[in-house]
Amino acid sequence: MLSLEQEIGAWDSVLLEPLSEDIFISNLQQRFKRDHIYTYIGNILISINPYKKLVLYSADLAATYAKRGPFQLPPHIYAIAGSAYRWLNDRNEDQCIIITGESGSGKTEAARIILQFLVLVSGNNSEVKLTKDRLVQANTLLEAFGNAKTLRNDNASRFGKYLDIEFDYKGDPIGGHLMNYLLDKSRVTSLSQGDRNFHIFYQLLTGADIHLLKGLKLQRNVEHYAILQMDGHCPTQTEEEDRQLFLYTRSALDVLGFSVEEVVNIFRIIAVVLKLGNLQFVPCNNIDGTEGCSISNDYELYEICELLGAEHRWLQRALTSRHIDDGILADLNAQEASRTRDTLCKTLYSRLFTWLINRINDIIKSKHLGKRKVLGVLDFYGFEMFEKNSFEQLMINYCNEKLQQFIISATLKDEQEEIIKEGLEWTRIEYFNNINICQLLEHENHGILSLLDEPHVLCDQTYLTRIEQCCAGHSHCLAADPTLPTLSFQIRHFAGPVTYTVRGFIDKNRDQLPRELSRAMFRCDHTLMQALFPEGNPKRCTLKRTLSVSNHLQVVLNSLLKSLVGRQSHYIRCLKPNELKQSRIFEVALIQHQVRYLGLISTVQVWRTGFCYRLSFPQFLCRYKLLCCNTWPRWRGSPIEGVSVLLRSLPIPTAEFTFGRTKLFEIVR
Ligand SMILES: Nc1ncnc2c1ncn2[C@@H]1O[C@H](COP(=O)(O)OP(=O)(O)OP(=O)(O)O)[C@@H](O)[C@H]1O
Repeated sequence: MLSLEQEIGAWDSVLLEPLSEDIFISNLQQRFKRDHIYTYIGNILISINPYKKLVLYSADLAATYAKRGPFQLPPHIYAIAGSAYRWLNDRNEDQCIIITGESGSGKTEAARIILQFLVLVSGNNSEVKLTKDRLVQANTLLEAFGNAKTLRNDNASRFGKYLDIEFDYKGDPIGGHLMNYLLDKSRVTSLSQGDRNFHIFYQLLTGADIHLLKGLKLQRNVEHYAILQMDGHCPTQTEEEDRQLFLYTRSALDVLGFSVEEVVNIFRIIAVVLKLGNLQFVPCNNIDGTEGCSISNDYELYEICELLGAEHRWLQRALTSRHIDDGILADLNAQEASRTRDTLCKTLYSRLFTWLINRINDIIKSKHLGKRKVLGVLDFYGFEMFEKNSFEQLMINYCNEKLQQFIISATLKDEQEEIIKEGLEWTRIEYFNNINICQLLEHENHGILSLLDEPHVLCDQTYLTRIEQCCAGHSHCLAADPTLPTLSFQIRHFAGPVTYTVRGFIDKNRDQLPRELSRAMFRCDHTLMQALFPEGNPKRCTLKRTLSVSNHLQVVLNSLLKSLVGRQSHYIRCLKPNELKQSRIFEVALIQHQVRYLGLISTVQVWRTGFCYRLSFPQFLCRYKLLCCNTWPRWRGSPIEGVSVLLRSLPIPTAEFTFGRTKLFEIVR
């Protein structure tokens, strides 16, 4: 693998001559056919999902890549991780690795390999080893609770993840911090064709021993649970796999130090979600002639109450009635009660997930007081475009637009602007900038996301009308158009047009749990409930307004991206070779689509004509002054003169570098 002779095509697309989209793709294809899934564009790594296990990852190889510079060995994800790790240690600068790509393109696997690399190349004393074990096991736990099988990917992450790993001065991991974004909680109660619910449900039902199942009042039969069925059909992975994965999840909980009580409490909530999903409401007439409903399988509710330590009448009332005005209680009809039940299932699950992340953060938090350096890995779920797209897709695609904008700025826009600012000769390279789409979405007054929070926008139809009024003329928005399905608008995203149906947008954005349910949950005798439903505390001041989902997402995402600006970033662009999850098929059209919307050819062009390395004159001098007796130990003139003197004394051809106004640039070839 490390033999250069065996390398196929060009390692680095920057070296392709001549450059065209066809040649770029054919180079990727040639390499992919021989299992060379990694190729560079300068310092950006392209990774194509091989859909099979390759012998590309080992402790020896990690050690080799850790010691050598990125271009001394064939392209590899270890090289990117190694660069980030070296910069972190040698330059004492915080780093981040940003992994992007469509669902199933290999992002989560890439993040896992990076973590594995850092585990392999860092120290091994008992404390460091424990930290590393915990970081790895945190991943296992997140996959169990946050991943699910979808049509595109058997282990799709259904949340966005950013992991900051903290290192001490020796380069050993001392802790970490996880941020999660947008858990796809709608999946808890509604599954698309071919999809499964979150892995943990199946793992628990197939893997738990009989005593645990009995204690949780569950049956070992996935088909018994409504939320695991899609149109009556229950898609199953192999039972053996789920059983095995349950053992890993259990062991991860142990390694992370969850107490026995905590573990039981977690599983109780999972059991409650499964059983709540089975509750059936049947219509009945009240004495006053209004329509109400009752629960036909009340025994399930009794068992749920036992698991939660809840009073039956409280929970039953919370599920079947609603306060409409102070003191007036109205009965819900069967349909409304079913919706309330689903809301409770989703909220319970997503709050449990957030609680888990917070608990993991407590556990992996660094206890060291000294200075620390940070290496972050961002693995966000990819752009989504389905037959039917709803609020969740809009949120996910908004995040993808923002990430694309971040990467464009760093690799195409800022790069070119810096060269021009430095007074170097440059012919502008055109690229598609998605800034207009970001503005269409988040414009303060009439952005598609801002309109969701307008005070008078109280229903989905009004929301659509506002989009039609404010955004219909935008070049990336199609609204009030006869070709669109009812209640729909379209956004032309950087990765393609997506038609969204606004049904349910307003409720999903508000994401409010009926007060009765919060109160009923808060009153439970289950230790976690008060932490999960603090707003149910009758003593709590209710004046504080919570942010809507879209508003909250904008705040946290912008703050994350802002914090990444100050870091040295490394990019991994994951590509999917086919939709069939086949290891041999390289669908040129599919790759071409990804290459185009990611702007990869423009990126190669910028790298080809641009500069691979640069340092400000003072930085260059500081780093290399010891190589020349005229600059060592101190240069007293101007930094630019010092750099000239230093370079003249070294055997470097003058054609290999050029002087900007404030920096020295190394020329690519
Ligand atoms: N480097 C790799 N080597 C072997 N198999 C891989 C590799 N990368 C991905 N795969 C396979 O492809 C599957 C999908 O990859 P992964 O889950 O990482 O995709 P993803 O981009 O994170 O998708 P999503 O956004 O849906 O979570 C993996 O479960 C694994 O089987």
